[in-house]
Amino acid sequence: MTNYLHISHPFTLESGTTLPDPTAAYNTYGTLNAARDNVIWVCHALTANSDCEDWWPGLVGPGFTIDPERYFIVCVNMLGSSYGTTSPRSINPETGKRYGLNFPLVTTRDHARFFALVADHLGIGRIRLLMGGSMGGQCAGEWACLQPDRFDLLCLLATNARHSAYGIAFNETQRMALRADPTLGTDAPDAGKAGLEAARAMAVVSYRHYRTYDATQTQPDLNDVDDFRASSYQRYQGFKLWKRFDPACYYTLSRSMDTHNLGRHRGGAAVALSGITAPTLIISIDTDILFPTEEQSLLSRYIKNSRLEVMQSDYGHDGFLVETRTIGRLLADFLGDQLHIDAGTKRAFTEGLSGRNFAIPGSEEV
Ligand SMILES: CC(=O)SCCNC(=O)CCNC(=O)[C@H](O)C(C)(C)COP(=O)(O)OP(=O)(O)OC[C@H]1O[C@@H](n2cnc3c(N)ncnc32)[C@H](O)[C@@H]1OP(=O)(O)O
Ligand SMILES: N[C@@H](CCO)C(=O)O
Repeated sequence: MTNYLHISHPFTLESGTTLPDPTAAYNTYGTLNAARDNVIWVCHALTANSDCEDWWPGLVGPGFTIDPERYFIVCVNMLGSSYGTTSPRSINPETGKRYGLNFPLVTTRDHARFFALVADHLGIGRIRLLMGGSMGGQCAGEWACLQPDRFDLLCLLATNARHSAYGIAFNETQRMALRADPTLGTDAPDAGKAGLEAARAMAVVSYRHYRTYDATQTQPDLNDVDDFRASSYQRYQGFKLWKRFDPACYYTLSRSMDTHNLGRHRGGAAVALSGITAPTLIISIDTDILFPTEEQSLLSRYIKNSRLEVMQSDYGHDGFLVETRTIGRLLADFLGDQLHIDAGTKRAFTEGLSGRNFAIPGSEEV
């Protein structure tokens, strides 16, 4: 069940803009133990929400590695998102109208500061494990830089120290699609739908890999010249997001992702990362074109007590959401045996354990 925390004082963003009385939507699973040392904090990625048991099945939930029977699991919906935390959908108290596209720029550092504030309000001090993938990993990295002493362990999946020029280019291209829709930000029925659908379809290409499409969307009939399976997949992925996500929130969060830079005002990424003290498990995906392994290698080079694991997956970037068997096993080892992490050892994990079936439909003819 999603809970709502109303913070009755202003929250000032990195830009200097203030959110007068923000609300945080959050979920918790399990029970805080008497020693208060069993907290696992999960940071969600771009379009997910605080119900991490729902969007990370196979990893979070009873019987899985992130098990509410052992841990007190917390996930907070990020500022600007569609799922209950203060966002473009909220009423701006200064105007009495929805913020919409006027919602202020929120940096990944702001998300981390906001999570810290929520943790304080919930009476959570030390956190046993802070974890997140993609944009969630960016927020987790920020929080680990801001409050290194708060965390026993850190797990960063498919993420980076600074959002890349390539990533920003993908995001700007999506925002161009959103802006090209004249209904964006208006009161028209289905305002922003066409733009959001196009933007999500572009994003999905960056979340998958050539092999993902080849395996799942290759046209079964050799003689077709139109109406391709891959085309309807793109359209459907756009529509699927439209059904659950607000275009102004998507616009806001994509700008937010672009701001990510752990080294900003800290003398660069190397200096920022070297301040992280928690033993850190870094998980990379060998087919991730959006957050390629070089980016996780950099994290691992500068975080002192880190271990890099490179997973094989045909799924691409979104493998961090679906390869839960492999991730669960790596994390179980990490949670149970962190004393054996050798700061000088960077292992490559090369066992192929895709959680998905990539059988190619009708692929006997080529
Ligand atoms: C309220 C909520 O929904 S909470 C938020 C849930 N989402 C999140 O948390 C965000 C994180 N999750 C994700 O990004 C995604 O769910 C992922 C990456 C984990 C998996 O993506 P999916 O879209 O589920 O998987 P995949 O890429 O295999 O596509 C499967 C879907 O495409 C459909 N599909 C597959 N091929 C085609 C095709 N050629 N044409 C049309 N549709 C197709 C399937 O029928 C299926 O539809 P369904 O989702 O309605 O069942
Ligand atoms: N598929 C993810 C984005 C990639 O991090 C999401 O929709 O949140």
